[in-house]
Amino acid sequence: MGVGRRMGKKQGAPEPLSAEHFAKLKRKAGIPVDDTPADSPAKRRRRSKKPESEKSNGRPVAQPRQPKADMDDEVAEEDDDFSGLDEDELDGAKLGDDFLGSDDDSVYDSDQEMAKKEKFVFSDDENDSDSDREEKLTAANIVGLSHKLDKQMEEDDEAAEAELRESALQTNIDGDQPNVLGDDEEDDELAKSKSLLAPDLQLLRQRITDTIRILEDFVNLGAGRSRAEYTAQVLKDVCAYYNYNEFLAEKLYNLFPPREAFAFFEANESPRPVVIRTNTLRTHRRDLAQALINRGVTLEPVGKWSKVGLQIFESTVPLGATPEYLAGHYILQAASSFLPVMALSPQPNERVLDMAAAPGGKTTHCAALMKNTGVIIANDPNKSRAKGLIGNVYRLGAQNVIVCSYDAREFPRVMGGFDRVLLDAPCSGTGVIAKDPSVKTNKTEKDFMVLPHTQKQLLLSAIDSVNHHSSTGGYLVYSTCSVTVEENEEVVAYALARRPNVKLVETGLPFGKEGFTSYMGKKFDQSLKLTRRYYPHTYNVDGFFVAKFKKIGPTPANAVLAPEMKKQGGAASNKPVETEFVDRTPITEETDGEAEFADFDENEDAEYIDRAKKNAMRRRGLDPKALNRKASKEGLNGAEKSKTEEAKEEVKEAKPKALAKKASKEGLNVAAEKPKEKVQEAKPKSLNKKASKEGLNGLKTKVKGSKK
Ligand SMILES: C[S@@+](CC[C@H](N)C(=O)[O-])C[C@H]1O[C@@H](n2cnc3c(N)ncnc32)[C@H](O)[C@@H]1O
Repeated sequence: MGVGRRMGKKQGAPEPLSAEHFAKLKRKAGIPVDDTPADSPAKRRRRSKKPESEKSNGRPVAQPRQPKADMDDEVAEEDDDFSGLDEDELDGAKLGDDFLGSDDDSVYDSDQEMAKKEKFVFSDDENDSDSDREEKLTAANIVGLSHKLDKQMEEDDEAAEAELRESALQTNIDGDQPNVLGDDEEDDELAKSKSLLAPDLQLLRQRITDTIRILEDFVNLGAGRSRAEYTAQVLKDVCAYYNYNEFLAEKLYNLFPPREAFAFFEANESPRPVVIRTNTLRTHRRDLAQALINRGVTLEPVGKWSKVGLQIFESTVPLGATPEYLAGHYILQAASSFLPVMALSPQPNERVLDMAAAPGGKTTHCAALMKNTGVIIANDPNKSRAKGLIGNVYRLGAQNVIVCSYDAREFPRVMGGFDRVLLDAPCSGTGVIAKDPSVKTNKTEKDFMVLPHTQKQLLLSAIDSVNHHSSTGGYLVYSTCSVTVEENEEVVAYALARRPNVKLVETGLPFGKEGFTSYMGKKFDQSLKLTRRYYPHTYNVDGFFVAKFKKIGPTPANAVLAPEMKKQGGAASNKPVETEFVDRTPITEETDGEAEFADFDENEDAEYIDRAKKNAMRRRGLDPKALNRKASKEGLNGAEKSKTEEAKEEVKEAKPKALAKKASKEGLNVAAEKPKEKVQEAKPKSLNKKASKEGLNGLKTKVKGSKK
């Protein structure tokens, strides 16, 4: 299987692998090396061009996909984390961990220096002392890598020839005045008949590059035409050449300067590297690498920025069906999916909510970072995707995960008070066009209105689900695999405006471009610079966006609208709006022993229950104080007051049909209406029982970890 051919370029900040690098490896292994300078700038330039053989009539063609079994998970997602986040790995980071030292300045010429380098192989998760094993590992992998180098050189030669052919076709060489808009006097009929002909893609591509050159040096090359004319021309050509609809082509083009936009469109034509995340709940990366190398897989650590990722160059076996895969030692996951979890940095023993979790790449990554302690509520409303989530949770041995299936806009009414919340939001997928080219044609203006609306609602719910009192956390990460501003900066800016009790903080990610603070005349808060953008053409990863928030105070009551109020237009309605702050943080007291869960201390909890009920009333637009007044007028004592409120709640809950109607009008999950504060109030184990009774899928995996 040839997964490797397109995988030469490493992901993230580290430099691409070079032929020089492989030559060093060959020398190290005692394999003869052709002494031709390995990676001259000219060669590198050629390599960046696609070989002619990859094109059909000049149009870029999709590269061979990995086998079906692999794809199931890859579509699945991504997640992983900087092992930098757990303590062991932080230690490891001091050593550097790239297998075979892929950084460009590595020197392999002398044995002495090689010995130094070898020490660092997979040193992140293993003892450094085992250098013999590393030696073997290196030698085994080298065969595959040198094979890859030979192939790459062949491709280079092909590319060089293709480049020569292409340059022979070029007419507008530097210095010439490109004529891309045609003649003013061109006969209308002629223009029409031309437009009916199948486009010559080679010429189309040439015209795109020419137009970009003009736009970059408009003063000198504009030839008296307007910028708008050239922009319209290049967009038309991009649509024809890459097959985008006009709306999306323009939206994506506007994100970048013209030349960078071209690089982005180009990068979307080739798949990103195949990457697997080591499941540290079951194995170590070095052991996994050794096992896969023994099966004929050529691989390398994904980059210094991750301690758990392995980039696959070639494999003779389907990666989605190896014994290691089936035993849950790894998950196929795009490298960019590691980033949100790295930013979230969940800690052992925390309470974490993954709001849109299926198929679980990020959930299981969180579980690994938390070393299977604490609890992760992994939610996804899509039942069939949730099944995939359960499968991955089970396969990877994540034992601290409870799976549930709500529309996440129901949170925190379902459950709140989390130390950390991850919202990996449903999005348009403009960052993963290489994986799903249908995005090019099936996304319309409507999508970019509906999706951001949902994302904004989800983000507010996510914020309200965080416990700002958390002693270890109080963080929320919002991410999408889209690059549009509507789904990213605009959503974040909306949340900052609606929730003054959150602020953006550093993501802690080792690479990524700053988020926009202005775009097409719109200005965003300067703190948006703290968000991070990822593009296929800059880091060879899927397009991604990551924002990290810290919750610094309780959510203002007037910011949380009861469904009734939402329907009536929210704060704009005539209903009185409360101004006091509501601490919606439910009880998060941890208890260690089983017995304590069983002993439910009524008195201790009465106060909290009462508070939760009052908050519930506020969320429904009712004033709990009015009830207090009424109760005291009637001479009721506190306990009776509670009963009064409880009775009212019960009356409400006794109207399932009315509720169901209301919920479906609001697009809510009917089942989600039920548990509400009761689940919120429950302690972890009773919560588990209750949740499963009420339709939550309480999953405690039983597989014993096979960690060595
Ligand atoms: C990008 S995917 C999540 C990938 C996942 N985080 C992972 O790493 O494996 C987005 C998910 O959002 C879910 N989703 C869509 N609408 C939702 C909603 N209203 N509430 C919660 N999740 C939703 C989709 O079913 C989909 O599984």
